[in-house]
Amino acid sequence: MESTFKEMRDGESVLDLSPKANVAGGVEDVYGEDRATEDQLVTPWTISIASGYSLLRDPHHNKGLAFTEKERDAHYLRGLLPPAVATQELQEKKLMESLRKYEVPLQRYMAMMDLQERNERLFYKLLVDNVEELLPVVYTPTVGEACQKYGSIFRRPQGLYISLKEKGKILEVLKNWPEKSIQVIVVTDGERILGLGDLGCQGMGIPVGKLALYTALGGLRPSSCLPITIDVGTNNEQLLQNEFYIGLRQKRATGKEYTDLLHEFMCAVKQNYGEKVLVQFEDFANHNAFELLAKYGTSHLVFNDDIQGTASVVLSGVVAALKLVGGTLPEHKFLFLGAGEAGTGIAELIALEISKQTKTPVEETRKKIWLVDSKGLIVSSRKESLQHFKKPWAHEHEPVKELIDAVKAIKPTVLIGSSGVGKTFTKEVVEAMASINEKPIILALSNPTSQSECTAEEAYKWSEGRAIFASGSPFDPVEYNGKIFVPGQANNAYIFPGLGLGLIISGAIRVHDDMLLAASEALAGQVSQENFDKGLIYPPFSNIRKISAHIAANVAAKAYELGVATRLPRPENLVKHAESCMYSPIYRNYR
Ligand SMILES: O=C([O-])CC(=O)C(=O)O
Ligand SMILES: [Mg+2]
Repeated sequence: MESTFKEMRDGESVLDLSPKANVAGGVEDVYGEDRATEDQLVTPWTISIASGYSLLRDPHHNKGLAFTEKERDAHYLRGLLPPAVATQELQEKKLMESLRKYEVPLQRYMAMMDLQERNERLFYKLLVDNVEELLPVVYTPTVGEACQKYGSIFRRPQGLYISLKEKGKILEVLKNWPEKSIQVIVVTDGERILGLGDLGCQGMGIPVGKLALYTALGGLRPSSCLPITIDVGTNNEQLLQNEFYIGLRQKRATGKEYTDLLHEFMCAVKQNYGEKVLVQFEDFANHNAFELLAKYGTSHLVFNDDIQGTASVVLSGVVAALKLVGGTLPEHKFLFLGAGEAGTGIAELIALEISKQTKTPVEETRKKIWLVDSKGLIVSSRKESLQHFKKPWAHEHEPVKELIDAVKAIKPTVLIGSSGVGKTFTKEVVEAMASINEKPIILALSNPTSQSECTAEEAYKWSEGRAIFASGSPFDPVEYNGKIFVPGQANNAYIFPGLGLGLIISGAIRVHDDMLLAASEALAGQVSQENFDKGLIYPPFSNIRKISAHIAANVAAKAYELGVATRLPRPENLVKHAESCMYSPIYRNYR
């Protein structure tokens, strides 16, 4: 299995399955094409699929009314379907029409999850073709509400649950998962779901949603993606009291009990899937997120989306914004509200980029960047009492308590909200930014929409239409003074699918900061003049597969340059190569 390219392409190219493989009753391996072993790659016709009733209930192969007359004959489907034969396009049209009839976003989410469970290719076809419309349904912001209500809407498990009960048996648990050739794991412990706090085991919606995007936006095969929730309990009293809660009913395990379980998990992952499986940490609380990344960053292929993915997407937006605002990155001054994973992650990547541009040590370039946390501006007199990840940002300054006073004192050109607390960019704060800057860059990153630091409308109105605004959760275009303003979405969804694809196609064994810079650069390079003309600092999500291919190519190129790529030889044209590796959700024909 020396080449993912081969694995993925052959996986995709097993379009026709041999007649002898069609076993009535479907007792044989129905997932063969995605589990392709070296043997199967040479002789793909040995793969079998389910048939008849089982085939209709197998989401990986079911096509519903799109089964042709010939397929209905060959696969024992006669009578199990009504007479009409539909195309995938017609099915898509019907589903989009019915989805649009739901007025409640959560109903749309549930309809999409049902589709994923019923007909996987149709689910991804819908998502790929209608990405701008459906991203807010299967992902932020609706996924946040889904996690809050996960116990009540729970129908079928969609990933692996590893709780304290599985301690000592995690390797066995991994082996229970039906798919064997896993390339990406997104794992959460549910302690900080978006800006919604501790949702315990119900955080599962996040890995499921992120991995749906890995496939739809980044082209990874669905069968190579594994969502995992680690359940060590929850400190959310409401959930503990809720009769429908699906997780362990206990307070969070901490200390050695926690680190031992995570260590067992990380070792089991490597043992079961090898060193090239990508583990994306998602929505862990600050104290664990930094530690896990530091601990496993040198032994595993790991990446923290909230620290690193968010950093990469925000750096890209800021670099793109310079075209609208003027000046170079080192000439700008940054103020953050929020000094957790996202805030310090972004700050560090910006400092690193400035350091590279100016050939100045990062210790110096950090001084252009100021952070405010719940206690006020982070300054040197607070250093002793600060958590370690905040210490590099404790610069010389007198104490300042309120954000508005920090804005007035620091006079930033860029204001970034990453605290998870909504409505903190008040009228006063935005007005202060607008009085200091001709075109203030204002990024309200906290998710979901309820936690956004301000709305797009507020940012444009309070800055008299001068703000360059983007937010973590999507906002509709805003009309102000007869002009239409289109806000961008500064969400790590732009980065992680392409970054993951780049790591996989190069066979990278480590994630390096330079890859985040490479991803960021690729994304900024995809913003067109037409986008800039609308005030956008991100390209539209409708082009996301092309964007992901460019990100993947830049990341893979960096992996080869750094000597951490194991898939040799390096393909000549990495963009084309990335595109050719992408999963297509178009139905396959069954012989
Ligand atoms: O999921 C999102 O939309 C972005 C993200 O990682 C977070 O807010 O934690
Ligand atoms: Mg996250």
